[in-house]
Amino acid sequence: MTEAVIQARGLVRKFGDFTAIDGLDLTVEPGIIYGFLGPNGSGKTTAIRLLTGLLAPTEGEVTVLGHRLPQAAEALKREIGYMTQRFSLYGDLTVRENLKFMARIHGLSGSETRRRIDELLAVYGLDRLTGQLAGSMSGGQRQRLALAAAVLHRPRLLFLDEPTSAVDPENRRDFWEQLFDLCAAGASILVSTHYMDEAERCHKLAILQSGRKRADDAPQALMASMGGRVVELAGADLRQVKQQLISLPQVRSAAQLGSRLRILVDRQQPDPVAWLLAQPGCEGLHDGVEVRPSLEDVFVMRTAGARRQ
Ligand SMILES: Nc1ncnc2c1ncn2[C@@H]1O[C@H](COP(=O)(O)OP(=O)(O)OP(=O)(O)O)[C@@H](O)[C@H]1O
Repeated sequence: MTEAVIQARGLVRKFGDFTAIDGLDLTVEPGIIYGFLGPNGSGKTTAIRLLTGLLAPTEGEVTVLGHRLPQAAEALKREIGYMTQRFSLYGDLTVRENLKFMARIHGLSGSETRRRIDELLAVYGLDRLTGQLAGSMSGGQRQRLALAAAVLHRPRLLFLDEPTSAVDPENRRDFWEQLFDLCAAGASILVSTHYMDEAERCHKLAILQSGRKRADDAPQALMASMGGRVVELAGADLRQVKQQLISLPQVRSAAQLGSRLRILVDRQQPDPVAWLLAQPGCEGLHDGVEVRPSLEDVFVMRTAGARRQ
């Protein structure tokens, strides 16, 4: 088997009495986009900081690109790219100056710097903005500049912490195309997100909640093995019906979508539509169909129904 680019066992990180990462095991194979999917505060940033060697674990073992952390953190830094959650470039430097600065940090020669920067400006659509101050760019432009800076030294492994939180859907789509280009060129990528549609694009992902990994697999496999069934029904008084349904132990969640209710039921129900229609208060429901689970349904199931919306 090809050697994993990230291997973590029993990773724990405490801040005082608070456990931000609680026994994380992780294996990321090379050449894939691996996602961390989790709500605010679930530990995505802390996990990334542990895996980049910026933070030492309280317990556990981590090896990234063959480097044992935290001992070999300095050597690892040269081989990875890291795009932090907040824009971390200089707002009062121009696009080109920011990239030159990064090139100097990575020790590129003068001619290499010029060649690489011109290449990146073209790839990331920044060639008309070279003289613009980074602080005056739009969210999408900043994000492209941050990605260009993160890949300037051609890292084998790229960490991206919620990279698309400040960009519109079109820019997000383009950004993901760029990630797949990087992946096709041989890079491995770990990306954190709280967007379900983004998580679904990953080759593999881990669902994080309260510092714990609740599941990890390919999105399709997670959906196929979800352990629940999803039903949509139409009807009147949906707010009231929903309240009744979520009080049933067999119902994991119910959420309204326009004039329909989407209900997540335990897998044990052989005919979930008939079962739902037989529940008190549900007589007026109609047009019930069982539908394909989404990643959001998987998320609700795996996080122990903690979010009964
Ligand atoms: N330096 C720190 N000191 C104390 N607590 C911290 C520290 N860093 C993180 N935490 C706590 O650890 C938990 C996980 O935070 P983290 O930033 O890793 O979550 P996240 O999933 O990245 O959230 P978000 O999506 O909001 O960025 C939070 O409760 C946070 O308050």
